[in-house]
Amino acid sequence: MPNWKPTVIAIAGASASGKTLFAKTIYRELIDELGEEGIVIINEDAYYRDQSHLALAERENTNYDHPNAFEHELLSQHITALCNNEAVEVPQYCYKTHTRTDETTAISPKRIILVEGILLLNNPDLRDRFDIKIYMDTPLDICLLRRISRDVNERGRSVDSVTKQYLSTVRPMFYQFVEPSKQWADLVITRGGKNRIALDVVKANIHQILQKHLKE
Ligand SMILES: Nc1ncnc2c1ncn2[C@@H]1O[C@H](COP(=O)(O)OP(=O)(O)O)[C@@H](O)[C@H]1O
Ligand SMILES: O=c1ccn([C@@H]2O[C@H](COP(=O)(O)O)[C@@H](O)[C@H]2O)c(=O)[nH]1
Repeated sequence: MPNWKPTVIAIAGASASGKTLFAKTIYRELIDELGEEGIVIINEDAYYRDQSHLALAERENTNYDHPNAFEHELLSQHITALCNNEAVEVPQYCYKTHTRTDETTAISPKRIILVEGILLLNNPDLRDRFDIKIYMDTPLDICLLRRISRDVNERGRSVDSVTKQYLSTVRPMFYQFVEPSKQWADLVITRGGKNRIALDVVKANIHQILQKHLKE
């Protein structure tokens, strides 16, 4: 049993606000120092509910921006298990088929666990699992422009389908669930995933935590 407990850092905010970029930049800049055993990213999207029992046309109508679309109980169980030094099997999700694949990703406990996703701070049980809560406060028009380009290039979508989904669910759910969850954040980050000062503040915090592990 290690003498440290993982530190769990949540990175929340609107779709395409820069959560993934922020998490991946921290990971890339720390991985040489911490090693594979030191840091990992978990994506909330991996915990979208399995929809393999539904026809593709039905899956296309799911509201993916409502909390019920996620199996948050499983994400919460997995974080608890990692904090108890147990390995977990994280589901894999496919945005093109809108369901889980048959594969899972094995994750062992790490000193630093970065969790990123739109609705992490909305759920009180999940909130209790996070040591540091971050909210990416990127203007929604910038998020929309980035989402169109990303979804068309990487998630097999058309501009028309992104537009319809944005107006019917993404935007209303943002105002109902995502933006109000900002109140729970310890750090609110403006200007997205490339905000160098914000990246350095979070990295400095991680270094402080690692120093404590060395002393324990
Ligand atoms: N500051 C930025 N400048 C330019 N492009 C960015 C910036 N932040 C994010 N992007 C791009 O916008 C898209 C969405 O960013 P991403 O980090 O995936 O957002 P999220 O994880 O919040 O959905 C990606 O294609 C990413 O490369
Ligand atoms: O099958 C799906 C699952 C999710 N989405 C959209 O993804 C975003 C959340 O992911 P980000 O990486 O934070 O953008 C969410 O807004 C869903 O609308 C989807 O379109 N299809």
